[in-house]
Amino acid sequence: MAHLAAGLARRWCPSSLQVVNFPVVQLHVSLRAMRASHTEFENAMNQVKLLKKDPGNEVKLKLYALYKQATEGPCNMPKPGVFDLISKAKWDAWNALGSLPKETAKQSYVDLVSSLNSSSKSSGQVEPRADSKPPGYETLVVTSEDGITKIMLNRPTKKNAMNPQMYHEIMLALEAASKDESSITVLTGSGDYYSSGNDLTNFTDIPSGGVQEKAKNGAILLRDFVGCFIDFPKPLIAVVNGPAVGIAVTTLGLFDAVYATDRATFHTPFSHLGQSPEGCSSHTFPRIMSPSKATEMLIFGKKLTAREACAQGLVTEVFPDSTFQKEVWTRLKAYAKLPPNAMRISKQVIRNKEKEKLHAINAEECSVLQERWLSDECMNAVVNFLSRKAKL
Ligand SMILES: CCCCC/C=C/CC(=O)SCCNC(=O)CCNC(=O)[C@H](O)C(C)(C)COP(=O)(O)OP(=O)(O)OC[C@H]1O[C@@H](n2cnc3c(N)ncnc32)[C@H](O)[C@@H]1OP(=O)(O)O
Repeated sequence: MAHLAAGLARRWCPSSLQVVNFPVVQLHVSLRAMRASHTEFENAMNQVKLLKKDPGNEVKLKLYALYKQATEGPCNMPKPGVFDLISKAKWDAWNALGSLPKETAKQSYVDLVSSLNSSSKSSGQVEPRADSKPPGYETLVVTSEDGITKIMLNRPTKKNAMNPQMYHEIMLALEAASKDESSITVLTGSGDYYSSGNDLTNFTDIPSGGVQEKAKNGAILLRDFVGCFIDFPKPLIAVVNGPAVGIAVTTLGLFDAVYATDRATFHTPFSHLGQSPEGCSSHTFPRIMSPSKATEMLIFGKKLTAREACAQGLVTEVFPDSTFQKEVWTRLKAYAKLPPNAMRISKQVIRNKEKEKLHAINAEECSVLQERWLSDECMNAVVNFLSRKAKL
């Protein structure tokens, strides 16, 4: 590998990028805005040349791939031979971005360089005070005991529908769980639902920038939200305590295990809502359950029982509702006693090979949804839902 690293250092970057020295950093590239100006992109390219330390091969490959995607679009090079390791590593990184739009790649590049700059500045950052108060949550109940951090969605009167505050709080809670003393993390719901998915009233508060700005901000939030599940480093378990709808179902494909009560159902009514798949389900569902079964769920909106979802591989195991909580938590407490580093590293071995691809798929799904949210089909479906009780 040493020759690979050296070769990569010599040849990984295109003419406009210079090799510099930085420690390898794990980066979560979250987008603040979908479009970076050409000036921002050029500035970022210049900033790379001024970086003080080598960012490591993984980050350099990511910069290379994003640069090529932003300037040339999808990978257009013939696949190198297996023995040309450097070119193959570069080709793989670029090809993994698929059909990621140039503009998105440009923005991701700018964000990545910005993260490199801020991490190099904050290398001397003071750790938060040990007694600093953990963040308070309004839409969640987060507890940590027996080696398990439990994140419970807590809007039971709204079937745990996810509003913007809940999306942000789940991201905060996952970030905190990734760094706390627990060895596994669990997501579950309070009340009789796991979650009824996206809160459809999210579509009602239109900002001054109009529906286009609303859709753009929603796509950015969704991309960051799903990105947290893709990058989560510890075993992540869903305890599906009741019916699940929409994004609460699609993100299950990014969990490491899914345990459900036999009362649970799994429904993704995207076509009914004029929308399209998210949570990387356009990739994970066909892979988990077969393309035709994925079509029945994601396109035709077929609702699955817990046992059907288990038979199709989306659910790991189903338990009788009467003994569900007792059985599942007994098992999870036993799992949580296993060596945490071995579990975390094993998850990386299993998941890391797909991470870049999943981020590219997430970006593509969000880009399509951003357009879907502006469609009449979606608006009509939301209006129908919100006015359904008025019609009773
Ligand atoms: C940043 C943006 C990211 C966007 C990501 C995109 C994701 C895609 C999706 O998630 S699509 C799925 C969206 N969800 C739905 O379509 C479900 C809508 N809800 C329902 O169909 C029903 O409420 C139900 C089947 C979940 C439950 O029906 P039931 O009759 O048992 O209960 P009520 O309808 O009376 O619900 C109780 C109250 O909860 C409110 N509510 C339930 N779900 C939602 C929701 N998803 N959004 C908003 N509000 C919801 C419901 O309105 C009731 O409120 P009320 O008591 O004030 O009337």
